[in-house]
Amino acid sequence: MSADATGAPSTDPGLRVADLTVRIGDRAVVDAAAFSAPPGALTALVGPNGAGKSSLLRAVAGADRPVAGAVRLDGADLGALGRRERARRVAFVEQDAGTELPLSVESVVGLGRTPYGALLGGPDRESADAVDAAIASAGIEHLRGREITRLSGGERQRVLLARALAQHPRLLLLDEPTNHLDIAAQLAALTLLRRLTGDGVTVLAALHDLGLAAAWADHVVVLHAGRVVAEGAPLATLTPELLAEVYRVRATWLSDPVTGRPVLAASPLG
Ligand SMILES: Nc1ncnc2c1ncn2[C@@H]1O[C@H](COP(=O)(O)OP(=O)(O)OP(=O)(O)O)[C@@H](O)[C@H]1O
Repeated sequence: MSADATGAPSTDPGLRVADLTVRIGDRAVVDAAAFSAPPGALTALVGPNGAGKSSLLRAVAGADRPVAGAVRLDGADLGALGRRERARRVAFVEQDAGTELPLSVESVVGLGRTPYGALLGGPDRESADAVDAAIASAGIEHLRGREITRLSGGERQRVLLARALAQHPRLLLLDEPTNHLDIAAQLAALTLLRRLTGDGVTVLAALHDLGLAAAWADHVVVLHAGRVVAEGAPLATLTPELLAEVYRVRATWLSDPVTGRPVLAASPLG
């Protein structure tokens, strides 16, 4: 549990992760990670393949149990909450999360209402509205009646995002949300995430594309070999020196001539 100088529990808003350690076998794949994701902001979690991003997200989501550390959301210790209470606050869209069940898209999105008891008493008006709104936000009305197992990777990704939206989380965790998406769908997904942050949702997304991270995120956290090595404003954090050290690339930030957003040019180092 994090505490202030007086020893009182922290009530800081947003996500606060302290000394989080995840072990697989005898290896710490996440090693005493400490960082924050500001409230109502988009935080990009970046780092090379195998850095531990998925492992860290799974631990924050409560899908895996860390061996040490604390995860607080808006001052509440997520580890101390029951499953349902946690699921009302935190939604997680895993990378390539498949489903073997031949459910309709609408039913899959409806699963996002499970923490509100929607399955027990049948769908109530509020849940039905939440499902409709999530389907509209994710732009998947045309898929509504389709079976999830028969969708393409990108279509499925958008359905799983809609399921998370239907959950009405305060914290949205996403593992590579732009994976499988074409360029227009990537931009639509990022625009949607920005809209959610505007509504006060705290978003933490693992992203491989550093250009997208710099252009769209408010905050970045850099993970390298299980350790958080930097965090802060994107361009101030993702410096050419840091990218050389972490990714072994020679990197230069350019400016998009149309949007003014940062664009990364990179080549192998040495
Ligand atoms: N089930 C597992 N058994 C053994 N090792 C694992 C397992 N899952 C992950 N690892 C190891 O843990 C480390 C971190 O993996 P993780 O998937 O968290 O990294 P990542 O940063 O998300 O990688 P990527 O960018 O490639 O998706 C890697 O070295 C990986 O090989």
